[in-house]
Amino acid sequence: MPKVLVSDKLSPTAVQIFKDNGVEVDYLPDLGKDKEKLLEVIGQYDGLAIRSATKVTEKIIAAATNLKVIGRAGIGVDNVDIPAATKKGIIVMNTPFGNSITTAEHAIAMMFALARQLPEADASTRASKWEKNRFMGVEVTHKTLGLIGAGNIGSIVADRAIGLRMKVVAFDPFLTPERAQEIGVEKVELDELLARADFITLHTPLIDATRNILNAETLAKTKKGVRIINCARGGLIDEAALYDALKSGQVAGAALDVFLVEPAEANPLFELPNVICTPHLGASTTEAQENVALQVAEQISAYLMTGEITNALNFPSISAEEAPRLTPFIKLAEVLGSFAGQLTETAIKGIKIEFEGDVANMNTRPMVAAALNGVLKPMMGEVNMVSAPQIAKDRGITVEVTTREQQGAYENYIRLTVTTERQERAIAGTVFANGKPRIIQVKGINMEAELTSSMLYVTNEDKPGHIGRLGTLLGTLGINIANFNLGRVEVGSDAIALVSIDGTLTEAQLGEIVALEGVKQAKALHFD
Ligand SMILES: NC(=O)c1ccc[n+]([C@@H]2O[C@H](COP(=O)([O-])OP(=O)(O)OC[C@H]3O[C@@H](n4cnc5c(N)ncnc54)[C@H](O)[C@@H]3O)[C@@H](O)[C@H]2O)c1
Ligand SMILES: O=C(O)[C@H](O)COP(=O)(O)O
Repeated sequence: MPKVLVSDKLSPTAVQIFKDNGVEVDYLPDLGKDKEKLLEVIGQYDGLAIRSATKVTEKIIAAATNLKVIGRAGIGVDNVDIPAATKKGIIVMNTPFGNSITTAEHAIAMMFALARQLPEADASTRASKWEKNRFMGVEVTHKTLGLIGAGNIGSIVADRAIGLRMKVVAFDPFLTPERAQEIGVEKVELDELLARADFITLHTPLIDATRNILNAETLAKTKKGVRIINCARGGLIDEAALYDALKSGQVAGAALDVFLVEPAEANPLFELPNVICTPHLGASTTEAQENVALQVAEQISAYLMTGEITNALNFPSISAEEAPRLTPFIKLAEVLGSFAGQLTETAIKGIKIEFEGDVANMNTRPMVAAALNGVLKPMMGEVNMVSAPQIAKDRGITVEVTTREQQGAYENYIRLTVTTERQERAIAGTVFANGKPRIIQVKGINMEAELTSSMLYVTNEDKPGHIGRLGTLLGTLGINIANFNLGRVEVGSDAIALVSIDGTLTEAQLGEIVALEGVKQAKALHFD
């Protein structure tokens, strides 16, 4: 039974779902904050469910010897070292929509709190000061809201702000004009947003391009008296520059749910009266926490129990419906890759994968990942479907994928070509109705070979007597032939034999085969 650790506070729904799905679960909501303890226990688990408190560092991943999946009950995954997880073949998934409405609502609440200085007015009233003249606010109606990031949350914020009769301008390099129109915002460049916005709200991930997107230089370009809301990530604003801008009045107020260092316990911004703070509460509503807990537990369970992949950030999704249909083709792609990988002895420059017929209309990305895994595994060992595409990229291997309609006799056809410095080797296959992969072409030579776990691949000159000599030698070596497949392009050209054998060949036995008259190459192949 797979075992999952929940190391941050999650709704009890998650624990129940794991149990209902046949997954053993340890719910230790404070463990994520204790790095040493996490390091000690992580090796026991197949799955890890987290929020933002658990930091899944490279060190934790290195210690996670059994870990297959990390599920983030929420959106931001900047607390997970995804490249390290990918290299280790660990799927990282999140729940991209479960808390979007809640977070957008928090941003709107923060905007109103800023516009009317609600926290300060509340504190003053409780202190019996009744400072009616001190708290002069501003209306939001007809004001301009600048959205930095118009994805899931940004577009909900836009919708609510439009409902409040605000004008919304958005800076988001990936926002298409059609989508901007659909969500009712005006797409602008950052400088224009800075110059026009009365309120600015941030809704981007924390990545290199967005780190400190509001800094001394950009803050100086804002309207004097702008109000800033950040319910995304702390690192998006240079906090020292914001402090100065709040002091000088360039920025009239800032409402911050997120901070560079969290938990934020001693931040200089806390001294300023025109700053409103909440402790990373953006996603904290009953509804959002139910949503994300339920989703993450279902997603992790599905992956561990059936291989279904949803909302993975480092692997293409495979739905429950397509999983059974894709599985034999994923297997075929891996086998073709493995075949080519086992025959390849020099550095690979490129891998081409062609999909033809019905298979071309399926979700080809997992098949590509499987093919790359197949090619790379014989050379590297420590590789899997998740890490293979990244490893290929890191090694400068070009990957070309093409799809086309059926052209030959086979309804489904995948051809994989590996180009090395010395040669190009293509292997093609299909899946028959029984779901079993078949090799149908090797180096342009047609055949129809069923794959077995142990095979002998021989290239030879097409001359009489070869089959007899090979059969006799295998018999002498005590190697039983289960299946013998032959092919050649034309009379007298090179021929190949793909022989299924019982047991495995030793190096010495292989040497005797290579030494046979007419043999050009002989290789023992193994398939899982
Ligand atoms: N405070 C909280 O509790 C809380 C809750 C949920 C999400 N979040 C954070 O909110 C952020 C947004 O979440 P989302 O679900 O809307 O994500 P999303 O992926 O749907 O949207 C992000 C948007 O940012 C845009 N973007 C990327 N690079 C950009 C750049 N350089 N400049 C401007 N825009 C850029 C993307 O095109 C995308 O449209 C994430 O950082 C997430 O972690 C915080
Ligand atoms: O990215 C998110 O989903 C939010 O930052 C929520 O974080 P939390 O789950 O720690 O509240």
